[in-house]
Amino acid sequence: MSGQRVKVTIPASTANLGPGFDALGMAFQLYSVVEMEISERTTVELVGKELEGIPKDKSNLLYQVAADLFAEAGLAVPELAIRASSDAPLTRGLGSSAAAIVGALVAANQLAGEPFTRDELFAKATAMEGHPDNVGASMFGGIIVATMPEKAGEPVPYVRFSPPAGLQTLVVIPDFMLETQKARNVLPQVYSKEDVVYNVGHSSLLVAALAQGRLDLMGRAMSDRLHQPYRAKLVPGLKEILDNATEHGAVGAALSGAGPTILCFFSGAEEERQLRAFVDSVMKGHGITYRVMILQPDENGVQVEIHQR
Ligand SMILES: Nc1ncnc2c1ncn2[C@@H]1O[C@H](COP(=O)(O)OP(=O)(O)O)[C@@H](O)[C@H]1O
Ligand SMILES: N[C@@H](CCOP(=O)(O)O)C(=O)O
Repeated sequence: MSGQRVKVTIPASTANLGPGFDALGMAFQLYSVVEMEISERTTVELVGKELEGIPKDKSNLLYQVAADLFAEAGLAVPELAIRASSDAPLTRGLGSSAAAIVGALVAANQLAGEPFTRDELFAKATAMEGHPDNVGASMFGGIIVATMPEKAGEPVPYVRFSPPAGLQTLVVIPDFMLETQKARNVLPQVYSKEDVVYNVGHSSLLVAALAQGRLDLMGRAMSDRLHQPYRAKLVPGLKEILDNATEHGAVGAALSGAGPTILCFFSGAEEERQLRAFVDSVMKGHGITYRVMILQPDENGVQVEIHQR
């Protein structure tokens, strides 16, 4: 262990991209920051509006994840001074919990003398989050295709590739929170063979279309039967946007993660104008206030700065 202050910058992410439930993720140029150093007593400083209400004691997720890493490395768990901020909103489907887990793991690993590789940290993050999509995107940037390992503790199989050039995302963030767990609880335990086959085909087509820059196929490929139809009742406006976005400038649309944020992929200024007007009419029709961000993909994943004291 060393006298270092570590500053980690983590991209937000979107999971699923429609049919790739728990398997596909993409990182965005929208960041949270975790700073960490070993200290005489544990302090958690949370900066900014997005982190209001998050615990500032040892129950904080960042501290818990960091403490877990030291323990798993066979080291005494130190007291930690932690400072965090986030430009990404929490509990909206932009992977804030995944970003926090990745940030805390990478920072603690650095302070612990790097006992774990990046792939081992990815496996730990996946076990903590329960699915590899958001954590993979936050860790490695770009687009991630990944599955859960067959057995706990095994490496997470994944492929990372760059998003198609010129792909832009209109991100519609409603002014209400939706906990991921709540949005997972509305999903069925069992699916029909037709629905499973439908998603295997669409998810496979989507990955191939993204890898080859075939934006023309995305509207068809992003269709999903495993989670969006069930989550639509929790997200006013989702069904209208998914059904009609491609007629209003989008190349494809999806619920971001577990929601309530909705994504519309597009390219071009006229398409952006059309989409903004369409989304506004849908959301106003449901009486939902929201904000819009235009986000570019992040290609770098988590970034570490080390300051020697
Ligand atoms: N920087 C952070 N520090 C501590 N906890 C965080 C931080 N960021 C996110 N979290 C935790 O993650 C929760 C949100 O996770 P979740 O419901 O999965 O939504 P999402 O990941 O879509 O933002 C927050 O309520 C909070 O408990
Ligand atoms: N695959 C997960 C992704 C959850 O993402 P989040 O950003 O909403 O936490 C799911 O769809 O439940």
